[in-house]
Amino acid sequence: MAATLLSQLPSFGKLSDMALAMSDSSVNDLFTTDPERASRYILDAAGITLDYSKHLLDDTALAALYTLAREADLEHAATALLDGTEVNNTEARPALHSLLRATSAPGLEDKLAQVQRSRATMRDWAERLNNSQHLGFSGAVITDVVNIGIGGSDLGPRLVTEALRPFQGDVACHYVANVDPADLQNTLRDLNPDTTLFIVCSKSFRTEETLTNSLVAREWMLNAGASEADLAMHFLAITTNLEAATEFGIDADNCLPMWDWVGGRYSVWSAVGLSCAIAVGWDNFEQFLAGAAAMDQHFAEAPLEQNLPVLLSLLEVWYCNFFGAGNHVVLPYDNALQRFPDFLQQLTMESNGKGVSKSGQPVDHATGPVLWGSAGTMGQHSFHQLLHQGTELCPTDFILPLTTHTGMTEQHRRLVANCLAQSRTMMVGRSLQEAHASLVERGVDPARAEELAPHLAMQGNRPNSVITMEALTPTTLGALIALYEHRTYCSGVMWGINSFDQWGVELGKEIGVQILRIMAGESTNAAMDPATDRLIAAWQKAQD
Ligand SMILES: O=P(O)(O)OC[C@H]1O[C@](O)(CO)[C@@H](O)[C@@H]1O
Repeated sequence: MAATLLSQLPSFGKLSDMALAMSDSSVNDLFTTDPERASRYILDAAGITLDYSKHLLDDTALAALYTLAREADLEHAATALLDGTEVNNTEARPALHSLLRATSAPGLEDKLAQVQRSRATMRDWAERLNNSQHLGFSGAVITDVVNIGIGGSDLGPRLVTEALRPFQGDVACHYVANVDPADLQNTLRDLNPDTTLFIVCSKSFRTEETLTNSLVAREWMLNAGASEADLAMHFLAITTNLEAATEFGIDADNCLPMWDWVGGRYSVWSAVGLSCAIAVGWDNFEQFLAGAAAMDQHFAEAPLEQNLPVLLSLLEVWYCNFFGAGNHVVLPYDNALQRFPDFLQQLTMESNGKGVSKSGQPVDHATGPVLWGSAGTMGQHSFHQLLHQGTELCPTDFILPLTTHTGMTEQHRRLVANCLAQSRTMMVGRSLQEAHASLVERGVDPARAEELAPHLAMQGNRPNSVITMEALTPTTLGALIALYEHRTYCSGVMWGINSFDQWGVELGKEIGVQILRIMAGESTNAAMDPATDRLIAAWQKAQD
């Protein structure tokens, strides 16, 4: 049966009218008419605070958005996700990433027991490595770990390792993802085979990039004098596909499990996170899980109007579906979070980049916007020009830990000031009159000031959230990632799509295999399309 599309929900039309009316209003005026707005438009959960006061929203529009959410049955979404309902209908699976950070799970005891066994093995590896108890083939202590994986088998652990560098122990963790040989080569250049351990991280154990890089890593180890038997000391696998991992040559005892009921992009909490658990130590990894579990509890228990992931999702729907915003920008004002936009790109766009509803019907409304961003203040000297004066509406999330681990509080104050300045500037803008007056004040001739003023004027009203936390710690990082996971799922529910499959990535992989066979001279069916054939010929010519 065809599901009801977002655009068919009773409140959709009313919200379209409201958005039209709101787009003529000014957020500045909303603050004037409601002096309490700055303290009322705040929501906290699990150590994360969202200030949504600078959005093009008033109480009436918000109430209508919550009504729309109820019409889309968002109220029951958290329970369905957390209790193991088959929310991933095309693959007939639940999406139980929350179980990976749970301490109890009524009705899911068997799965939780598997998770707990895996956690114990992870802990064992993390502690042995951090206590210098794991030796390589030459008897030297392992000092470096290389995670070979891509997508969800790379982005999460890489983000956590980088974000929690101040918590890092003695073992250095490195990440190789790209099939470009330069990625592996650059990483191995500085490493010693005697002291390096590889984690081959692949849910499917079929991913071209990961298998190709792992084979080269294996050769690197053998060329350094390790025997086939020695490889057991240097290779671990994280996978659902034990058979393929052992066939590849990884000892069955060195394989940690993954499960088909956890999506790759939601898997950092599982053994996929082993590299970051090693990097930051087991206790910190447990804190990371606890932070996410606190967000899960909030998501499950808070009423819709107090629910942080729900609100973030409704803001996304508001701009995407009622203002036509095709972009969403994430600006972490903390260098440690510079990978966060990359991580969120897979989380949100692989989850919600869909054009059909859960029942296979084409949707007649926008789904997931393009997400991008970078760590502040770099973007200010690059793309912020477009955010301030361009023609695209780019709702923005500023993410701001309020303290620094560097000990350099005065310099950090500058970073914070920049973040607050960007957020405020997006909201207030500068009128034509203000632009003119500021030019004249600077000594510009009034007639010339008249000509220049339109170039300096800024509309303002650029919606943005400011998400703060007291400090970026394992706990707050866990909560922050879980917040965006649940936001992504809630938006998927609102759009009536399945956030947990990714069929769109498969065809490109298949065609890649066909082209590789042609390039290797192995295919009898050599023709693609004229443009691709020409490019293959150009590649061939460059090899001669
Ligand atoms: O962990 P695997 O199976 O190697 O997959 C890596 C990534 O590839 C994808 O399947 C997309 O190609 C992602 O969903 C996944 O995170």
